[in-house]
Amino acid sequence: METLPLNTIYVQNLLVIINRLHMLLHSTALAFLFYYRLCFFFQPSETRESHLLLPWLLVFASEIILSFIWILDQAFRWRPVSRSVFPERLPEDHKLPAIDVFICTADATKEPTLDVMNTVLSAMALDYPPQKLHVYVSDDGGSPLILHGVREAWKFARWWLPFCRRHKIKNRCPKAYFSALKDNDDGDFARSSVYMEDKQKIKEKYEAFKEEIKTFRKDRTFSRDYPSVIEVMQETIIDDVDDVKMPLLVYVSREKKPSHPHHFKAGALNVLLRVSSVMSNSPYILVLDCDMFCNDPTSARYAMCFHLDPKISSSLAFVQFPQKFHNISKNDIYDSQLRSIFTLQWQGMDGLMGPVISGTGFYIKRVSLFGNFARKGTDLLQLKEYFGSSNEFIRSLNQNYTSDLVSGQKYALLEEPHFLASCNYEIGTKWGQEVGFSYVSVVEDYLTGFILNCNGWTSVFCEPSRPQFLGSATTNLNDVLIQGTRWYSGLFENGINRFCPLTYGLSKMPLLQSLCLAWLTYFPLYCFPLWCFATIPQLCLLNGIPLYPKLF
Ligand SMILES: O=c1ccn([C@@H]2O[C@H](COP(=O)(O)OP(=O)(O)O[C@H]3O[C@H](CO)[C@@H](O)[C@H](O)[C@H]3O)[C@@H](O)[C@H]2O)c(=O)[nH]1
Ligand SMILES: [Mn+2]
Repeated sequence: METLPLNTIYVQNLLVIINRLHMLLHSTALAFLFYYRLCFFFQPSETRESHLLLPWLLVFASEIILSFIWILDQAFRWRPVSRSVFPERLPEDHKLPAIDVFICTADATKEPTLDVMNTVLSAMALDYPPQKLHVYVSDDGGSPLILHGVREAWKFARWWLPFCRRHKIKNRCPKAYFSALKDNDDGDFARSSVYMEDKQKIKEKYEAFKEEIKTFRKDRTFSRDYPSVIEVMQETIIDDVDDVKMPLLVYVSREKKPSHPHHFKAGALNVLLRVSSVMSNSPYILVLDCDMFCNDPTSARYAMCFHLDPKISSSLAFVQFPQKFHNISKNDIYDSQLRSIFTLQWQGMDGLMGPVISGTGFYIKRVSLFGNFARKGTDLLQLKEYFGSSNEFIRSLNQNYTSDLVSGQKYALLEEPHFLASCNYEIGTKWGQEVGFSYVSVVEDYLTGFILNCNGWTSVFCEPSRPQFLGSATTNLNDVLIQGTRWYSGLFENGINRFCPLTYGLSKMPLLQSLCLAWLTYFPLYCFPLWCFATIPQLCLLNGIPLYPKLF
């Protein structure tokens, strides 16, 4: 008997028809416009009015750029799909694969410790067997505040996790749970006095936890020179709570030296990738920014509905959830929600090879990040050239590997993880190029996704009605400009370097997928037509210069 599918995919047929008809109409109109322009440029120079030349050239260049971007954009509209999942059909808990969660934080002054800890707690409270969940916090600022926060979060989690499990709380980020205006998360338990009592008790614990974080002051001057610090939160801290099954929680602050490039978030993720390999080595990894908490505990099971689907799993690299935000203003004048990306475009790519990595909220298969190592054979020297000199790490590439760091009691030493988190480890290896998250671009998420596509990996976009992750968007002009400059310059750079989707990409993946990727890299070119159309037609109108054919 055939087992029931874990997920289904629907092509949005009505949209497909409308989109394709629109493509036909729009491209016909473009063809006429181009014909009109070319007739002007190819007419004999004596009949052409010379004062028209400059404005016509500028407008024509703008039209060419806009049409180019428009053509690329059509790839997103070619085959939009949507998906549904059936987590109730997943195998029993003991058969589920393990998951590592990576949470990155970088700057304790800009990213409040309490908020980061809320993200950590929400991830620890995911609805997944706790012994199969391992949470790693990467602190790129090496801040004692964060380390202290993680220790306190661990203690609080021993109350918080059982509370969430007992009452089936949906919103497992404590800050969001306690600040919800209505008690709409109380569900069926709302009227039960046991629940209300429990809630009151846990609220007091949370207040104490908050206070503990707020009052901790360890003044330290900002430094870029410190050794790695790795600490595994231990089981033995509290004895007044019953035996609670807890996920593993590890604090990692990699070594930093001014003489060594640290490669920002990609560098931090690669350190976590190595450190976790010799500790829990889970086959799947959830990556979270510290400003994006789990708003619903079911995402891990949803993601497994794809990763465990035998029809797609062999080539599936990651399951991407949309980025949704909790701090969007009423008018959202900068479109901080990134609406077109997370509705239209990722659905469109999902019908092709799948969306690109969006930085946070994705469950990725660990081996997909190891490049083509399988093809390199099992020659130890070659593997070391590729992955660096840690024997333990190379052993972890074998999927049956289990580390005695987790099963045994070797937490205190952690020699190998420290070695893997050192500045020198990556020198002379392929980390950041062919292995792990890419260092080539400041938008490491885009490029890593692109390279996965080039290696034949696909992805899936999963958008349940309740947002699985909620983050803080940039809402003021200054932040929007800083973020925008980083994103768009980073993306554009990938359109003109050796990873150009229209040359390198086209040789390695289907046309439509590379057009989508090309759109992402080239749409910053919009600025040129934007400036031209904001000035030239108006000036031409005032000076009586015709730009378009007369209709009447
Ligand atoms: O040296 C660094 C710099 C940043 N981060 C972390 O990376 C995450 C994202 O950084 P942020 O400054 O918040 O950038 P955003 O522009 O908000 O992030 C978006 O854009 C990035 C690519 O530019 C992606 O990596 C992110 O996932 C995506 O949310 C945060 O958790 C940071 O703590 C580090 O760990 N180390
Ligand atoms: Mn952010």
